[in-house]
Amino acid sequence: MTAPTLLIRDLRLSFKGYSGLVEVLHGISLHIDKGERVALVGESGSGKSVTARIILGLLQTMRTARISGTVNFEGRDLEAMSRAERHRLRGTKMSMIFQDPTSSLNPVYRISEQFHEVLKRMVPGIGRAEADRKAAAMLADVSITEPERVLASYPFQLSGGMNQRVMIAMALANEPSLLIADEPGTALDVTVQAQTLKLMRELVTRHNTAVLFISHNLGVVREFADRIYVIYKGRIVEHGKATQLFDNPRHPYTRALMNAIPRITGEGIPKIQDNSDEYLAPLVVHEGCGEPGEVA
Ligand SMILES: Nc1ncnc2c1ncn2[C@@H]1O[C@H](COP(=O)(O)OP(=O)(O)OP(=O)(O)O)[C@@H](O)[C@H]1O
Repeated sequence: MTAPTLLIRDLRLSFKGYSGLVEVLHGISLHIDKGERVALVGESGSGKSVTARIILGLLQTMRTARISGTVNFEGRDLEAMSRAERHRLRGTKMSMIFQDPTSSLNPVYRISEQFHEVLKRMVPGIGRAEADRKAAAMLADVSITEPERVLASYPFQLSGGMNQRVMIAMALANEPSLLIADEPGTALDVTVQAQTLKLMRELVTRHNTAVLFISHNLGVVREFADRIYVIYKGRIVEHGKATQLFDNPRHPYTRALMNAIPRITGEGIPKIQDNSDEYLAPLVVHEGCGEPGEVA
């Protein structure tokens, strides 16, 4: 049996502050199989980004962070890797797309220079001409019709939607086995966001890339994810296939999130009432999915 692309077991995180330790993750478990699209959905502050930063090996070096539990990437324990090894994984076998493409790209470098930096991580000696050829092919892959013009541009010369396509092309340039997408496109208007997600779905399917898709909006992940983990205050509260979760949301917090999916009514986004007693109800696992982190 091949190891899952990502396997997290009992991940706990606290931050050391003036008034002692503040617990942020209370034993998160999840797994993502090769080529699978998995969403982690919860409100702001629930622990989605810190989970992503631990997977990327970015929190391990923070002095105030206390981390326990295991994170295995393609069968290897991240903890057993050196800092240099974890650094090498980022941008090669693991990559990330952020919410706001314009601020994630470096404003003072042309797109071609930024591509060159990314491609050098996989092929250290790659020259500019070869990198430009590869980058142009990647840009064509994300339906950019004038790759040469885009390569010669600075991010501020491109639209938000175009920058997002560039980010996706860059994130997939080294054929990573895991892509972490943190609310991609939230900073864009809804039509561009929908187009971006459709494009991303097509690409990861074609490249068989596993995805951890992070969002606060269940509506956005509906079309994208195969499986969903719902997270509330650092705990997974429901785990199921996307269809199961949408057809039959069983945890009170998932139902509250469902009711908060923005609708075009002109009334804005409904607020989730803070109802911790109810929302801390036991974990719900849908049929055939296993406990979070349990590989079938
Ligand atoms: N460096 C840090 N020091 C102390 N607390 C932190 C730090 N980073 C995050 N936290 C806390 O950890 C909790 C989880 O934060 P996290 O950023 O993962 O939330 P999130 O679910 O990604 O929310 P958002 O959707 O707003 O990004 C929050 O309470 C946050 O304040």
